[in-house]
Amino acid sequence: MLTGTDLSFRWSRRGPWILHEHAIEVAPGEVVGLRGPSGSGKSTLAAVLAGLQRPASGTVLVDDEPLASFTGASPVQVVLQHPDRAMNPRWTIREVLAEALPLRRREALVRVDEIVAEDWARHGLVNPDWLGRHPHEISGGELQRVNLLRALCAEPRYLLADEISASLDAITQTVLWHRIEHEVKSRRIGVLAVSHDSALLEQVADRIVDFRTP
Ligand SMILES: Nc1ncnc2c1ncn2[C@@H]1O[C@H](COP(=O)(O)OP(=O)(O)OP(=O)(O)O)[C@@H](O)[C@H]1O
Repeated sequence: MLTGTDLSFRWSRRGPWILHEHAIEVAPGEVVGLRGPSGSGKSTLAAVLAGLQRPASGTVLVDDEPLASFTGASPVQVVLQHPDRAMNPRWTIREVLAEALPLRRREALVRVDEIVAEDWARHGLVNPDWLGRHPHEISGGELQRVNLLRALCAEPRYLLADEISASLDAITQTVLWHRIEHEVKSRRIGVLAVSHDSALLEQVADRIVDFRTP
């Protein structure tokens, strides 16, 4: 179980509290929808749960262990709304993906092509032609899918998907969520799907939590 308890957070010492004693749980093999208005603090909660931001108080446990106690790739991977901010602009897409795999660099570079060819290209989610390009040489929606693949390459126990399909057309959105559902069923990863799109969350989530503003 991914468990956030009594989480309080503000971006600056005098700023407003974005999280105040917030709690959230995501079980393995479960998709939880996190819904709330724009600017309410959903992405902030995801960033705290992923360990990207430290809460002023509260704890994040991953299967009963403190998140901070994990070494190597984090068991909680987050796919951000603005994927361009999360990638080294000098790396090719192949290098970005290879870096996430728990393999040596040379093997990882080969494995990336296999994963894309065997699976992601077949579903039309990632095109092998993108692998030699840099992040700014593919579209925002394409980058979003690359970023999802990168997060899954790290073999997370929990995936925090922050508005990951907002920039995609309806068909690609459906294919992408089928892909996530496959990961949930086959690897029992737990997913927190963050969105203000209630209709989408009702389709993809097992249960929906409304973000509570402090
Ligand atoms: N890096 C930052 N520094 C200061 N304030 C921030 C930062 N990031 C977000 N905020 C503020 O924190 C609040 C919550 O933002 P957050 O991005 O968590 O909302 P959200 O619910 O995810 O919104 P959206 O649905 O529009 O993405 C907002 O008022 C936002 O302006």
